[in-house]
Amino acid sequence: MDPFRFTIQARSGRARVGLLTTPHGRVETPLFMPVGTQGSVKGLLPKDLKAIGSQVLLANTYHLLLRPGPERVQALGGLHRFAGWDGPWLTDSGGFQVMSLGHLRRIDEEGVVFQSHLDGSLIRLTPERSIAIQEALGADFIMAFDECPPYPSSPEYLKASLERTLRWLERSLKAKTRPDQALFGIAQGGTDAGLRALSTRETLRFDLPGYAIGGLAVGETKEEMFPMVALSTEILPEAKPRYLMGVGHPEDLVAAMGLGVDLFDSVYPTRTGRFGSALVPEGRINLKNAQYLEDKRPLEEGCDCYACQTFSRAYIAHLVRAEEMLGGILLSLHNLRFLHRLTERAREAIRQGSYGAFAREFAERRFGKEI
Ligand SMILES: CNc1nc2c(CCNCc3ccccc3)c3nc(N)[nH]c(=O)c3cc2[nH]1
Repeated sequence: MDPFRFTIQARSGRARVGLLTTPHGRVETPLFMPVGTQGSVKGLLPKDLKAIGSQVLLANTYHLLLRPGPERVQALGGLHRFAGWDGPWLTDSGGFQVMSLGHLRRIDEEGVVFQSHLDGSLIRLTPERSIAIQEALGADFIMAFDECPPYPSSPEYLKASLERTLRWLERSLKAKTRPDQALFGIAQGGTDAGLRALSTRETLRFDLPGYAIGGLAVGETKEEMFPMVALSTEILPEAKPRYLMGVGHPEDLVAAMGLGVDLFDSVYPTRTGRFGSALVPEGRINLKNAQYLEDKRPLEEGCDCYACQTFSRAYIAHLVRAEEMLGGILLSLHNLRFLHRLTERAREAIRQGSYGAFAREFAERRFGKEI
């Protein structure tokens, strides 16, 4: 039986609820995946991630290659045992981090050469090596080695890059040996509709268990990004999961779920939490702001997370000002719970056939009035 079955349970417009089976349990989509770059979601215990509804965690080939090294993780039982998370893991293929960490030295047909951000040593990543690393790490979902072109890029560069990414996809697939891992292809093409369609169609020529929409959320405007998401989900097959990479603002999740996206990841909720901000239905509140020092209310009325059930905004504002670790920990916990509750409510609305009303209510609270 297929270890990665995906079945659609309900639809509402283009939004859908899916059930995704993995060797480490079944998960319900749409879902948000917390990012654990170095094998840990910063400041949060796996048991607390489970308690707030996290289903799939993300780790990164680039970072784990540099430290502690894939051989060590494999010798210690693979990511699930090593990092104490027995639910599904997804690893990104490392290309994006090389571009975004700005240590890229060269990119050619073979792969990329970059400088380690830890000790400056030169490291080569190729499709074959990326797959070998992801196999050693042992994630359930692994990503093809791709190039995420910088924004903006010329149509000429976008075209040459997406064609190379397709050749790298073929090499990634050929290098794969483990049947218990699902390889996702990543479509590129930037914000050029013709190239986006071309890349998505060519990626589909490979029969894969899921497809990622790459090359977006790299600085383009929402007005440029969302037509590409809509175009992608029109082309991508209904029966396979769609993963929009790097998208994590609440309003963007609501819009993209409405366009039929199933999987999301972003450092936003945990990073903005560490920087002192809480996600709330109206948007975001920054607890560094003095107005919260006497505010007895929870971060968000009605939130069931430990931070909202136990502490006031005043206390968390104090922790943030005092630079106490607990401040960032509580805000990260709340922000992830906020996104998991958002996707839980979205799945419920889809089951009720009322996703449109859900999205409108969300937008009314988010954009209807100032905080
Ligand atoms: C933020 N915007 C954005 N992120 C993108 C990513 C990374 C997704 N996040 C994975 C991650 C895993 C662990 C730790 C940190 C991040 C991409 N990854 C690949 N492979 N290809 C993309 O086109 C691509 C495009 C993106 N845009």
